Amino acid sequence: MATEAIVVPVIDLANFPAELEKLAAASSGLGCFRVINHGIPLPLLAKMKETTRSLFDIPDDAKLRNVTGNFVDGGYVPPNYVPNVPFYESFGIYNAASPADVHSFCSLLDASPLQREIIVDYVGKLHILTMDLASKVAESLGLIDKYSFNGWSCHARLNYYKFKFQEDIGCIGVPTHTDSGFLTVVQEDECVGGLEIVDANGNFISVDPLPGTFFVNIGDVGKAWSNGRLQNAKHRVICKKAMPRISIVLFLLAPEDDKIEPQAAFIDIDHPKLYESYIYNEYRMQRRITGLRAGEILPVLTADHQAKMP
Ligand SMILES: O=C(O)CCC(=O)C(=O)O
Ligand SMILES: [Fe+2]
Repeated sequence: MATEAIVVPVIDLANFPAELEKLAAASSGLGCFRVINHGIPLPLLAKMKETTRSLFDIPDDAKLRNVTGNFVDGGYVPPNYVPNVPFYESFGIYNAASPADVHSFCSLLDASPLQREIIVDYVGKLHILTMDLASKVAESLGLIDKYSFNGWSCHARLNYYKFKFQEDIGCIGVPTHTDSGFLTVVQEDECVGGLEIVDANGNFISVDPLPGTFFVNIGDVGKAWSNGRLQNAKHRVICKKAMPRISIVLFLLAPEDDKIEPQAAFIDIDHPKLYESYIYNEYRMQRRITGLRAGEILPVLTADHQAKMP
């Protein structure tokens, strides 16, 4: 299927508060943007990519040691975990906000001292960046008091797409989905594109990588928390080149108590409450059980229910 390419809005993190309006437009429109001047040293991005690549060289039984937390998908995802998707393989760091968890990930995979240093440094810096991006998104929507994302859970994924042959081109790497959390920060493969987002007309648009930047997209929690102001971007990955693709992803998920509810600041007479409160982990389970992973089962309130709201 032919897809058009799009230039994703670029947000300059060195130019705040001037960029707030542009950030609001991107997060509420397409539901995604890129960041430049993010402060993460470029050599660290390259080292983390190389480290990720080398982690996938360990034997398959060693990969299975990456099981963390009580979350079913907190750890290693083998090829074909998603039926008919043989290319995607992924490591997970269950609690990327916790240096102890990041260290335990490294220990379980027998990471070398250098690999450990790179992973700990990268995840720590990305976590700070992710929290800052979430605050800026909240601020861009006009929250007068700075909303605090302290204590929100954060999950990291190191993804490897084993694209190899000419016939792989056009095949699905990750099927169409939304991310279930608040927002997602992606270091894309700077050499191999393949990320596609769905626009307002339902068309897939390809996102070309821009080296040295991070791609950010809003997830389902962002949509519900903002009472529909933020747009959860549907996306997928397809094979564009007959060579492996690596991406490194940080997901900011949910508050400490796991309870998601539209913020009072976004509810008024012109903007009735659209979503019921829900428990993130339960929602996540429902996505898995039903296979509906593109925001279809966000607990939308009926018009009748809304009419009864204060
Ligand atoms: O690999 C990518 O660029 C995106 C992966 C993705 O969509 C995800 O892990 O949720
Ligand atoms: Fe995703």
